[in-house]
Amino acid sequence: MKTEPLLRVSGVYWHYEEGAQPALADIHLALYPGEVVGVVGPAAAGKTTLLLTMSGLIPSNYGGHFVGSVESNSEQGIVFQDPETQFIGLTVEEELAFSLENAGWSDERIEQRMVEVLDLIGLNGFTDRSPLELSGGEKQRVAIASALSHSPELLILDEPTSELDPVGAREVFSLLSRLKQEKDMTIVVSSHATEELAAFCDRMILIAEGKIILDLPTRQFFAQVDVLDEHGILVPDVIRFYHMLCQEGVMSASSAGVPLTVEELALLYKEARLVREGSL
Ligand SMILES: Nc1ncnc2c1ncn2[C@@H]1O[C@H](COP(=O)(O)OP(=O)(O)OP(=O)(O)O)[C@@H](O)[C@H]1O
Repeated sequence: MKTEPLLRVSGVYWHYEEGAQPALADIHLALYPGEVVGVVGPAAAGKTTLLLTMSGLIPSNYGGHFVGSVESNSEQGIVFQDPETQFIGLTVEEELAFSLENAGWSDERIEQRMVEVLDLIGLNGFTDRSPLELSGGEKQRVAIASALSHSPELLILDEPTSELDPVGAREVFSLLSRLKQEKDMTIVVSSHATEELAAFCDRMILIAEGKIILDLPTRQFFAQVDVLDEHGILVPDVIRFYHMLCQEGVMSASSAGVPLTVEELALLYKEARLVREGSL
């Protein structure tokens, strides 16, 4: 693939001090610039632990036994599941300015960066609002803005939509899509929202019992329905429906792989109909 990795995790094994068993074992992966990677897994699989390891917070901020190495060539921003635990400022402005002030930025530079970031996340005019009084989706967007204030190359998000209703979740994924398209950011996101991940990610990782089970380009990943079922991962309806249509002989398996969105399935279906009618 492209150039040097932004991050390389090699042979990582991690056992929390208080843990009954290792939370991560034999983890090897590399992240390349511009990749958008989804992480899924059953409860207690090690998703949060993997993201904490990528961000360098494990082992430095936790007690436990660590083996292996994490080499990072990038500035990182991290967003946790519950944005309220991250908020420090009384207003959105204070929230965004806080870390930049600490880093010694001038008022003028902070002002300029704040305008850029608020524009990027679509929250212009929110500077004087309390972050705690925003909707769930808006809170998560402020947390993402905070993480973006230092212009990180790598954005790591741990279940950013798990506390949100479908509208809030869509807001967050559409913001992430903009960051992917307009800023070519490298993004790692853990989530149970497999339908959104299928439409958004270039690559998917399945982790279970602290081990990487699958690490594949998204289309190949979601073709592994049996493995995903075995680990209780929700396979998007569009993919199940596609398999049913193939099994029923309504269409044959596409050489392009499984469709990841309703629009892709509709196109495949239209093609199959034209073939049946002899027009293709
Ligand atoms: N601070 C900690 N101390 C001891 N054990 C921990 C700690 N944090 C997590 N664990 C254990 O490590 C394992 C992996 O936890 P982790 O939170 O990474 O899983 P997860 O896949 O993110 O889970 P979930 O989807 O339920 O949030 C679990 O067995 C968990 O109980």
